[in-house]
Amino acid sequence: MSHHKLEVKDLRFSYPDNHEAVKGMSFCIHHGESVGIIGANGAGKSTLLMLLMGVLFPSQGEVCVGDIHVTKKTLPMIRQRLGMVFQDPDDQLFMNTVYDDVAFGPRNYKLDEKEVEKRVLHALEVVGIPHLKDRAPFKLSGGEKRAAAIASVLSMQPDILIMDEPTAALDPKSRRRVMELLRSFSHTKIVTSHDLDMIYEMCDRTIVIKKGEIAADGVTSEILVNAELMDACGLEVPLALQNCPVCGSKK
Ligand SMILES: Nc1ncnc2c1ncn2[C@@H]1O[C@H](COP(=O)(O)OP(=O)(O)OP(=O)(O)O)[C@@H](O)[C@H]1O
Repeated sequence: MSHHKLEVKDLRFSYPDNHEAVKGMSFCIHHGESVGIIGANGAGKSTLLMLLMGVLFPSQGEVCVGDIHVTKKTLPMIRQRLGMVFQDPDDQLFMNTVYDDVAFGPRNYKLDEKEVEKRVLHALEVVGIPHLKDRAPFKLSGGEKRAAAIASVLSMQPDILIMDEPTAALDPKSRRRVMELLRSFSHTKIVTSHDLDMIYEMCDRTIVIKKGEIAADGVTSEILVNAELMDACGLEVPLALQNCPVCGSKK
């Protein structure tokens, strides 16, 4: 399904103060892949996600979703294919009820109200919060807010789901729930996180970023146990994989 492919070619981006946060990244993500993007603080992960989503535009290079080049003009089309769950659910939820938040995207695309209702109820069911549909989003717990934010993206039925730190600030039970939920999404997933145990469980492929460049791109289980690589990129082999009798990692 080449129209679901996400391709990044020699991507570069500098902030207005001339700080170059992305320095020539290239990769291609195919339909159905689940890809983790990891790196130390300030490595350039959030900047990369904003370039993928067309929140920022590159100084050089390009992002293509299928055959469509991400530009200001193609953004409405791109936003129908790419859904992003922001790090802070409060950036995503702004209506008076959970229902209206989840309905916001489909209504924005002028779908008829019957279709909107169908999508909203389905998305709420998938994330396990149909009982919260009439509640005010700002009164929900952190885990409930995250579920509502994910539902607000799922109701757009994106081909590619992009998530910035989806498990940040969640208690173990909510974290587990969010992970199960994301695992059930069978389309392409791109996740940035410092939660490397989650990356290990959820992502088959991992791209490591170091100071705006790709330091490694490969099979997650091989990348995360590479103590030398992880150390050079300001990261650590996840505890669960240290001294692993199977892979032999010795950190
Ligand atoms: N608005 C901005 N203006 C100038 N520099 C910025 C701006 N936003 C981010 N940067 C810089 O760009 C680099 C990449 O930042 P980015 O937020 O993409 O990193 P990150 O990998 O997401 O970090 P973290 O894990 O801490 O969220 C950093 O050096 C950061 O200081």
